[in-house]
Amino acid sequence: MSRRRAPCWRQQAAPRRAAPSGCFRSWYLGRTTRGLLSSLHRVCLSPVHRTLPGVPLKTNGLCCCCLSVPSLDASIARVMWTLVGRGWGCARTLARWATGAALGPAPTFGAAPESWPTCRVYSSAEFKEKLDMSRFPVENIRNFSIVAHVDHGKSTLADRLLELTGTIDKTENNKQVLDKLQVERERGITVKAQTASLFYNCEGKQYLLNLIDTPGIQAQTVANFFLAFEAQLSVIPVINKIDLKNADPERVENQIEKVFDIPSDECIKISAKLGTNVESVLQAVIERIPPPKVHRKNPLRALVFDSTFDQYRGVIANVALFDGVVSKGDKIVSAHTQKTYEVNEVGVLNPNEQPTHKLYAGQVGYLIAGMKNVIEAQIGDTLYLHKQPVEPLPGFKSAKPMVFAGMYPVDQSEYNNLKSAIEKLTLNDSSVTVHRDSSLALGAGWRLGFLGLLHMEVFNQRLEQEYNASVILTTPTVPYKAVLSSSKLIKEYREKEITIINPAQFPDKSKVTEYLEPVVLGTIITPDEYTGKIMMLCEARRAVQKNMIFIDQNRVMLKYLFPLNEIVVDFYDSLKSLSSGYASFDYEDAGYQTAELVKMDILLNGNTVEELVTVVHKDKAHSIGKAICERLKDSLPRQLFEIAIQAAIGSKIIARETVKAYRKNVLAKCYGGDITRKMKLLKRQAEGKKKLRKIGNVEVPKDAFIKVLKTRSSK
Ligand SMILES: Nc1nc2c(ncn2[C@@H]2O[C@H](COP(=O)(O)OP(=O)(O)OP(=O)(O)O)[C@@H](O)[C@H]2O)c(=O)[nH]1
Repeated sequence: MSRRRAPCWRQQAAPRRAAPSGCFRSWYLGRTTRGLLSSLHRVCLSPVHRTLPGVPLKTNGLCCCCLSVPSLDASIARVMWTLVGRGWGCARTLARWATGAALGPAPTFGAAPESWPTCRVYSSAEFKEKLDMSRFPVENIRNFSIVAHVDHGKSTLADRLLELTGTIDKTENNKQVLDKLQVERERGITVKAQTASLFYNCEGKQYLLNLIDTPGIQAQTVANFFLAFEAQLSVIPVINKIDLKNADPERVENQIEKVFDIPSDECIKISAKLGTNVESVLQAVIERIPPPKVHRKNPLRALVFDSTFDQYRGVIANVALFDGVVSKGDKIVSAHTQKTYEVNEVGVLNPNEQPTHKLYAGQVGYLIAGMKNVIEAQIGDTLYLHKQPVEPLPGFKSAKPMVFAGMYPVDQSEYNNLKSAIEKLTLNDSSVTVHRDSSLALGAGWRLGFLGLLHMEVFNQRLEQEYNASVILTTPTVPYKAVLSSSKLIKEYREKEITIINPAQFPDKSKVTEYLEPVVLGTIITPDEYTGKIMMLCEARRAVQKNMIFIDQNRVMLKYLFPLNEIVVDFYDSLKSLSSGYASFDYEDAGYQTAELVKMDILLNGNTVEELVTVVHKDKAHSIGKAICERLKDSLPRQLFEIAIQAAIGSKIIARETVKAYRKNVLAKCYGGDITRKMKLLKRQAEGKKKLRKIGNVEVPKDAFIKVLKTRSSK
């Protein structure tokens, strides 16, 4: 029988000592390194630690643990951070104890303990009290979400709310605490909605406030307002950034009254950055939002509204309880798969995972139940107790993808790895749709649907950063439709009207009665001095004006019907630069309209570039084709032979550029006879080639396609 190796941190830990007064329990140290590492996975952005929800990171992306305790043994630091991450003690005490235990009684800390992380210290009594969620009756629970356009300060407001409720300590380091993904921190945008349970004392009552910080990557705030209005949800208008020099909150109040019909005295004016008046937001949440309508005595009904995958603990499902109670050890069933699981852990996100004894109806938290496969935790699924079946909750209306792109592994041997990475990431981001696809040139892959181009870029970046996957992405396209005339095709597709999400499958004009393109109703609010320029921009994008009203003395609201294809790539950027950043843009789905569409191929020395096959409006084919050829010419390195870049519709060439022949002789640099240097240069050149894709005999750098994409809609 093989002997199991003791976990590495145990080998290094000194003989057990009594833990210092009640900050944590020593049985936790009996867990395996694997378990510890799994929690640690979320500790910080250093290559070792990655990110820990809620722990403020220093500017270079390292957590305070890595910065402040350089001399601390890595495995002990792991133990310490697991405990801290779970709210089991304060970093300072734990480190002192852990270091004392492992390295002797006189630890050498790298920085003053005062600069250590902002975790709260819980006494045993406090800790026990925290675990008991029964102290929050339904009438003391409020569920709310922050919805606003990109960069309006949602995450900053969430930081202040976390501070005000004592969820995190107040420090200058608290910047977008709920944005935990690397891509979110790098780009400064929220990509994934995050939940946090806040405990708030008000007039002698203790409230549980469940906050969801939402992404602003979709320009649909106005549409979301009307959805909330129709669903009769309470809306609290908050005007942020009142500290800015040119802020004019009174004018914004009047606009809100005019556009949304909300009385101006209901608006709360705050500065999330400085914390001004933020407490009023909490007050309003308690006063204006009703408690959830739930029943604790009924059998359990829990809605899975989000889930993440942890390599070691399996699926962590975020749940909202509509009925009943759930606790560790319960047997639960998934209404979607009918599989039964035993609950291993329940807890709340505060904002880190914090285990609790139970979760009660009206509460929002997480649940780990041994789900090993990402497919098992469907967002929108209902969980109920074994032998107590319930009517499943209606779940969610799935998000409607606006753009589609093909995704293929750079090397087909990577197919399975990429498949698993996409599955895990889509579990985490259910707004991405996935269909299997294949292409002659690119092999087996998928066609993915995204909410917009930024969403697509972020998904791609997450694949690279979180799963080390390198992919080929094809030109994004919107979902066009075609009404078929050919009875053969109708038989093949089993319907007359088909949706085309892959330009390679665009049916020929001879087989089609008409093509249709998706359209959206766009709302632009702008200072009136930019109106003329904006109207010209809209017309250049084939938009049709529907309405124009003055919402105050110098602000105009324009409504246009846009072909979706014309706004997905860079419309927002153009609008912002035209209006010096003052115009806002928002859109909602408006169905389909007929359009004269053609399929355009891009050829390199006569070979079609699969990534760049695209569907364009007939009137724009020439200008787009020309722009792509020009941009491709700028992005292609010269090669040993001449390269003809052509845009073609069917067999007709509509644009052409030529890249002249050239040889990059890397060895010419080695005028000396040093063979090792020559070998090094050749090796570097070979590595560079891995980033190239071969089309016929032409080598194309992967980033050339990205550069080309950006020209599409601007023409
Ligand atoms: N002056 C000022 N700046 C603010 C205020 N609130 C937020 N900001 C700044 O606005 C920028 C965007 O803030 P975020 O909190 O990331 O905005 P967001 O709405 O969460 O952005 P997305 O997640 O990308 O949708 C940051 O640079 C903040 O520092 C405020 O009250 N005053």
